[in-house]
Amino acid sequence: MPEPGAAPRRSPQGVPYSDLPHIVNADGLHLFCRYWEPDGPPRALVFIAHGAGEHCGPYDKIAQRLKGLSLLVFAHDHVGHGQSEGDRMIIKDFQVYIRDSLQHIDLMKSRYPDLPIFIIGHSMGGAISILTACERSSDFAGVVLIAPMVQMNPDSATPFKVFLAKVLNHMLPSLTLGSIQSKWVSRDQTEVEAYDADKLNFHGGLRVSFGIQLMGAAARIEREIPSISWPFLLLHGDADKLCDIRGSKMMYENAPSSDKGFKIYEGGYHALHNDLPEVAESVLKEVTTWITERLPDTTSPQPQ
Ligand SMILES: O=C(c1ccc2nc(C3CCCCC3)oc2c1)N1CC(N2CCN(c3ncccn3)CC2)C1
Repeated sequence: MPEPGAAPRRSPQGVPYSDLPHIVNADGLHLFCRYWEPDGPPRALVFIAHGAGEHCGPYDKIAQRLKGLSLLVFAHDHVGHGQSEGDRMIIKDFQVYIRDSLQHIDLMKSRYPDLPIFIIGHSMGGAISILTACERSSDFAGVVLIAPMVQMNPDSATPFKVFLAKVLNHMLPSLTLGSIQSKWVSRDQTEVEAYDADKLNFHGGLRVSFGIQLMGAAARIEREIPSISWPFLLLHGDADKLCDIRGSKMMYENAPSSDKGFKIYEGGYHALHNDLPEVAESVLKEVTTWITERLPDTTSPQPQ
């Protein structure tokens, strides 16, 4: 409880957290949460992990579709993102994202102990999803990965650039690398303009220290892949310029899971779920079908 008379903690946008759905993480930071709760009893829990520089709001379309199938969807803005506390796009250790995700997942599992739980992750959120599932390898009924960051793009993260980034991280950790060119992330101009106009997104450059954390996460994932046994579905565009599809191919070929799927979208850009309408709709259908096929009871509503 806050000290008597203390000023209320407010979101970066100035809204008191007492007025917002939130959790408080292990470092005492308030994380803004979203929940999409079905009218009737939920059939499963679905946690959505968003990517770097964005927030969980743009996953409303996916969440609404899943809610319509009686699934309870939940998400939060990661530390330093959106309406959560924390310096923008700065993380002391990538493990904080995984720890906070497990905290939120455990909270929801305590409320719905008998429901299966799925994770959906995009880009860096895909890396968070993979490492979260690896920490609880028997807890998840399935993991859906939309253009996950499995490997840093070998063209942008050459050995020399990785070495340079590590040197710079000691000398100038706040130095910013390039920023994300949203026009290369989606072919849908409406989505690009919405992303660029969304003040909850971080539009600054990506710090060297953050890039080092991303590289560290990618290295952890590469070590974990040979022991991945949980069910997963990979969706990746072969024109993705941010997270190379070769990472997804490597995961699909090397993970020993007996239940794994991989759909390649020819010409697809990075944010497949917000790419051209026909691609976004296909992603919605693939995700909802894959999850409902893995629910214990198939007599309830099926995706259209
Ligand atoms: O999580 C990421 C992400 C992952 C890996 C990255 N590597 C870099 C580079 C950047 C240059 C220096 C070296 C590292 O940036 C990354 C971002 N995300 C989530 C993705 N965003 C992109 C923008 N989005 C968007 N854009 C247009 C239309 C709709 N959404 C939302 C998703 C990117």
